[in-house]
Amino acid sequence: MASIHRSGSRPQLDLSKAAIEGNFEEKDPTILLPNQSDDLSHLALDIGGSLIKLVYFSRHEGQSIDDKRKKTLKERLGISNGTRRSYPILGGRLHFVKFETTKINECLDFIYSKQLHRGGMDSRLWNAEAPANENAVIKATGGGAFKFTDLFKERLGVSLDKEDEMNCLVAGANFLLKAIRHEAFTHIEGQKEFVQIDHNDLFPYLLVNIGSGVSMIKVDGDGKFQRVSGTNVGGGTYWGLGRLLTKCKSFDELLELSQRGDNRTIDMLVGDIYGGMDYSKIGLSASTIASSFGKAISDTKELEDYSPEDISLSLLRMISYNIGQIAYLNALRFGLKRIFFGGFFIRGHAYTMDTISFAVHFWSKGDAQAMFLRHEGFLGALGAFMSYEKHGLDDLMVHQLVERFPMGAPYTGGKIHGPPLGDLNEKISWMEKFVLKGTEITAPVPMAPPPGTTGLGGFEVPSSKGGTLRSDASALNVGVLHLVPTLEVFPLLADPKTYEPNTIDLADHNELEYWFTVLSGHLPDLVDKAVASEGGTDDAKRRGDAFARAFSAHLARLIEDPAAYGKLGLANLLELREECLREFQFHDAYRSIKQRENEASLAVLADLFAELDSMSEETRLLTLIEGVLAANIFDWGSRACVDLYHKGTIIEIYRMSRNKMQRPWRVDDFDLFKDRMLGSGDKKPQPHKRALLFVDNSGADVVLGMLPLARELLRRGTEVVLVANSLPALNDVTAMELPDIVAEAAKHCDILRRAAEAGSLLVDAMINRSDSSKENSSSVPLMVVENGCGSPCIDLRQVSSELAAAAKDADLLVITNINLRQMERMHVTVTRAFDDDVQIILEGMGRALHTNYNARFKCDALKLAMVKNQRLAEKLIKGSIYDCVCRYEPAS
Ligand SMILES: Nc1ncnc2c1ncn2[C@@H]1O[C@H](COP(=O)(O)OP(=O)(O)O)[C@@H](O)[C@H]1O
Ligand SMILES: CC(C)(COP(=O)(O)O)[C@@H](O)C(=O)NCCC(=O)O
Ligand SMILES: [Mn+2]
Repeated sequence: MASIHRSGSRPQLDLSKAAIEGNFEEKDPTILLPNQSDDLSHLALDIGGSLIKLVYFSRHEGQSIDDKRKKTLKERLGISNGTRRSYPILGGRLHFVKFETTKINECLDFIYSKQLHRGGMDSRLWNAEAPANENAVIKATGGGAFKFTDLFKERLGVSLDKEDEMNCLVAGANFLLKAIRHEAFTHIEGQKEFVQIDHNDLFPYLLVNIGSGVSMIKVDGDGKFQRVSGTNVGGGTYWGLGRLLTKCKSFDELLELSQRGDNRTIDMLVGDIYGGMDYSKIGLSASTIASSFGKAISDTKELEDYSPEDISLSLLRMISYNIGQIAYLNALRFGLKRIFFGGFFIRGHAYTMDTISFAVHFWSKGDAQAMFLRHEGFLGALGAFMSYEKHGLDDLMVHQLVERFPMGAPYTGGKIHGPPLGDLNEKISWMEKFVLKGTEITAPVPMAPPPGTTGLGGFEVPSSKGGTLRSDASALNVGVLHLVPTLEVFPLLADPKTYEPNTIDLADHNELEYWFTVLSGHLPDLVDKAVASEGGTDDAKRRGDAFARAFSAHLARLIEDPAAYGKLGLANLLELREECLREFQFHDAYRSIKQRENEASLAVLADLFAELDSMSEETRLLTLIEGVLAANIFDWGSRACVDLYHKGTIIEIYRMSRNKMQRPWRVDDFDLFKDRMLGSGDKKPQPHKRALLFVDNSGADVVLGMLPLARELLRRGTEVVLVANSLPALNDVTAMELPDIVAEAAKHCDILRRAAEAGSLLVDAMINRSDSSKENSSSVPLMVVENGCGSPCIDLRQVSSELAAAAKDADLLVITNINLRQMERMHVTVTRAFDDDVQIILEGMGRALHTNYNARFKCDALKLAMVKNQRLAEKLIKGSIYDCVCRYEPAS
């Protein structure tokens, strides 16, 4: 395919190298992110009075394999390219970086070293010596777009295409507020709380961008806005005046000083004027600042007599209050209730935000709300990026964005100094250095107001714990935005809007501490495994070390400021760990363990099948469910289970575990489920048409637990789709690994073999047979699809298009073991609107307990789980470890 028209108004795109994925017509067209095309720049700039902000795009490395199995699968699932509309889909990543404007040369070096000005993201694909594209154009906004035009032309040979700054601020803010789930938050008295903004109820709002100066913009819609005010007292004022008065060398140093300051030595308070009394008649407490810097009128004191700490705090409060007050007045002027504050003056700094919030709340008497944005200073740059016609970013939906927080990339999210990290080795060195300075890793400290104070200035001094500002907090606040156009909301969710993958509330500090202890405890073992998986070489050890440091640093950061990366859930934490492993090129830490367990389990599978086949239908069904529960015990994510491993062979543990499963289970609706499957009396129920089985762990869990259940469903005429991870995570089986496992199992079983053939899983077998064998097959198919994620948890708002397609015809959802492990740790709320005979089976702790346990479905639902965590057992089912849950909820 050479080119495609996206819509009449958009230019033609070169898709020559695009990995084209099919999609189905019901979906809105997703995005076009064209292949390395010379005329498409992937970089946009906002060059402000103080800082240069860069937003740049990098392509995803294609991972998709388009083998025969996939093709057949696509046909079967109705996502073939031929008959349906298809969209070329390219994923990519958005990176956020900033530099000081005075260090524009560093910025130019950065752009050059990454070859961002050539429109290509991967510098390896480009010959750095090749002449730059004469016509290359980069979108840029901010005053520097004008000021530095010639410099960019000279140094990089590119032209800056100037975009209006206000336009960009608004476009950036609107994009973030619509596309990023946890973007906006309130910050009151040290408490950060994310605000879910209803897209249909976003406008109007007041946008206050606190850069060097301050712009206030009334926003009424996309591209509909008016700059209603501004103030020259802004971030530049704080930094500039502060530098003069304190001799600070950096903005952060100045901010850090403020944390140890006491402004009362320099500000004139109401009490100073009123002899220590409140001026209560007009609502001013004695502690209210009557006049910022007012005490400095004293003719007995000079600048040296004031501490830099006090000066900094006084200045910070003066400017923050002033901006808060003007913002409020403008909100009042236009009847706006919501004020979003952006710009790098805020710098994720708790006290600054608290002060602004206080001012807005105080003056508006609680009527207006101050909110802050996680990408605070990048609004303009994002807006400039959005202004490229062809990226289609504005069409992206929340579910197509995944934010990740790489650690080895210090420039990500705003590190201002230092060269870019070119390769893994540099990343590791950087980690080593980072951790040498590790004592500095302390988060901004929430400030608690002293009780009982009233009025503006009601909190006296920041009750700072440490006095050190996180050395580069913003570098870790903003992640890399992964654009994955193929992701979709799982169509079987009844109410995606209220769906929340995480049930464990990590906002509860006890909960957070518990899970952090668990994860830290796991770390040495995980590093050992990871290093062993790479041959235990010195290189692997060094990478393992770097990984451990990176992940620990993330944990340290998050324990201090759990909301640093957006709303934190267990699922995010577990995914972070996997991403961290991948970042240090541990692609599959459990590879050999998985192999060994698969082999051990496959070796006894024939026996198990024989045993099952000798049973009556009813006993068999019970044994199968017991088997799923029993096999779910093989969970490397659970400490209790890891201990068990050392005590027996797979089949021993499996049998023992199954035998121990005396009914009634802790929650036991098996009889109800059985009636739906086998009927009662003479009534023989219709089998389900298609079952989705979410598989979890490798080894016994999938082989001795899920495969036999799949086989039973197939035998009863139900199509079975095994849903597995796209990328490795812990010992989870992946979609790539499953066909081989199935092929091996099929050697022992005709049902599986025919079904696997019908589902094109047995590629080798297919090659040997004539094409007609597929049609002749009398079996319903067994298929494998990937779920789109590489984490032990799954967020059903973001699944692969393959899975979404498979779900369309499914009327039985066996969410099995997506994790026992997960059941320990997360809640997946699966709810769905579907036909009445639809059935959902949820297995695993994550899916069936933490999340879905209380979820209601419009269809039958079976939730299966063994609880492998004492704490969870007590909390959720008032039981104890290894208790089982078989909860069946027929469609209401
Ligand atoms: N590392 C930093 N260096 C300089 N200023 C910073 C830094 N971090 C935060 N700031 C604050 O952010 C302001 C710049 O914010 P920004 O939104 O980038 O504005 P501009 O577009 O004018 O550069 C500075 O005036 C200062 O108050
Ligand atoms: C001139 C500016 C738009 C430049 O943007 P900045 O570099 O500060 O982000 C801004 O500094 C500003 O709005 N200043 C306030 C001018 C006033 O309304 O008083
Ligand atoms: Mn700016």
